[in-house]
Amino acid sequence: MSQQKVCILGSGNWGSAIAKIIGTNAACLDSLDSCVKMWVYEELIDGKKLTEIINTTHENVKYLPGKKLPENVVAVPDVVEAAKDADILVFVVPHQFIPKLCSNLEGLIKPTAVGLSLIKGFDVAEGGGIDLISKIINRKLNIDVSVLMGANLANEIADEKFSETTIGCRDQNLGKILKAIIQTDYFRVSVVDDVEAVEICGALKNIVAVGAGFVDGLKLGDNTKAAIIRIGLMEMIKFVDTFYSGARLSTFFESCGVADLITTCYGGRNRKVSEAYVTSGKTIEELEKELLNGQKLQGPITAAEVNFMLKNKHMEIDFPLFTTVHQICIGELTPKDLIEQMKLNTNKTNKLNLEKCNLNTVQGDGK
Ligand SMILES: NC(=O)C1=CN([C@@H]2O[C@H](COP(=O)(O)OP(=O)(O)OC[C@H]3O[C@@H](n4cnc5c(N)ncnc54)[C@H](O)[C@@H]3O)[C@@H](O)[C@H]2O)C=CC1
Ligand SMILES: O=C(CO)COP(=O)(O)O
Repeated sequence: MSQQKVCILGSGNWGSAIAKIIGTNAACLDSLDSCVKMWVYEELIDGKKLTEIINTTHENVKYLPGKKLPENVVAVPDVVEAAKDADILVFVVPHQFIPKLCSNLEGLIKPTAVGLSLIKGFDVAEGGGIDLISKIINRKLNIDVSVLMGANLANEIADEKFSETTIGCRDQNLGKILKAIIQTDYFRVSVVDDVEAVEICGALKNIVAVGAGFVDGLKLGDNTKAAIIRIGLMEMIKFVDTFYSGARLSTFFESCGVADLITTCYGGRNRKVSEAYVTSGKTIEELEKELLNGQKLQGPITAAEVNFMLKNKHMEIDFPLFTTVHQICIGELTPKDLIEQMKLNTNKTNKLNLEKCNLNTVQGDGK
């Protein structure tokens, strides 16, 4: 059997950390071509092209400084050149860039390729709803798309600290192949077939993390933050139950669910910028530029995308945390209003009765 080629589309903080893992695995696995191409959105660093820096120093000095990438990871500035021969395409760009990326690749990849999306976010859809990123890729490129989401702060994984992740994949054989590409002794993969719920968890937790950051900025303490995390988890479950029937409750207890929610609310960029929003008086856009050095914030845009749908469906009131976070991000409410809104709506959030959810409570086989 010929060796499969993997291409990584994206080279930010997480893109570079996953390139370190995939490159290391590709160098050892007989089933994979050892050369892993990584598409890099080209930019100049001190007058030098980032692709050239990566290919000579084997370090993404801007987005994952201080961590060496394996030498078989090759940075490529042309997206078609990077992707055209690949059998497995790993999508890992900030979610706002996915429509353009897919347009650039339309009709130019192998028809037999499969996708794995690590992207957390949605897009707004015609007709007033939202689109899953995996669905956008699937529609535009006509390939099957699995997802990978989890409690995965990129810097910690690049440091090889023990972490877990969840792959959502409908095909058991493909699930085994994807797991082999991603898993290491310190990065443990669980595969479930509840693909939509895995992806939605990854997107929604970023909204909750913005709320957690506001709580930190207001110095309200750990009990309040735990309350926001709990309410956030309930709204995540309710969202999946309401709009994506057939999902499993057990998925929320995988790494993509409660674990990612916790790590992002304590250690993520969304939390950090939202805390600074409260304490600095600067805008979120200013703080993203000032604090993240080119990395991109996903939470406020995701809150806007979710709000677009909830407003159209006259359901903003049913998701008070998601709605309030969005209203704070766009300046309609202040961070202090977060707690007032939660007090007004505690009945609503307490009313979410898991026994009455349509979610399937049967455990997946979790291979
Ligand atoms: N960083 C992390 O710890 C984790 C991130 N994720 C998710 O992975 C996805 C990618 O995140 P990161 O790799 O961290 O990216 P990042 O937040 O580091 O974003 C910077 C990347 O965006 C690229 N970029 C800038 N402008 C662009 C444009 N116009 N078109 C295309 N690319 C452009 C930059 O070249 C750079 O590669 C996001 O959806 C994020 O939520 C998921 C788990 C962990
Ligand atoms: O998704 C993440 C961790 O799993 C990273 O979250 P942030 O984008 O808030 O840093």
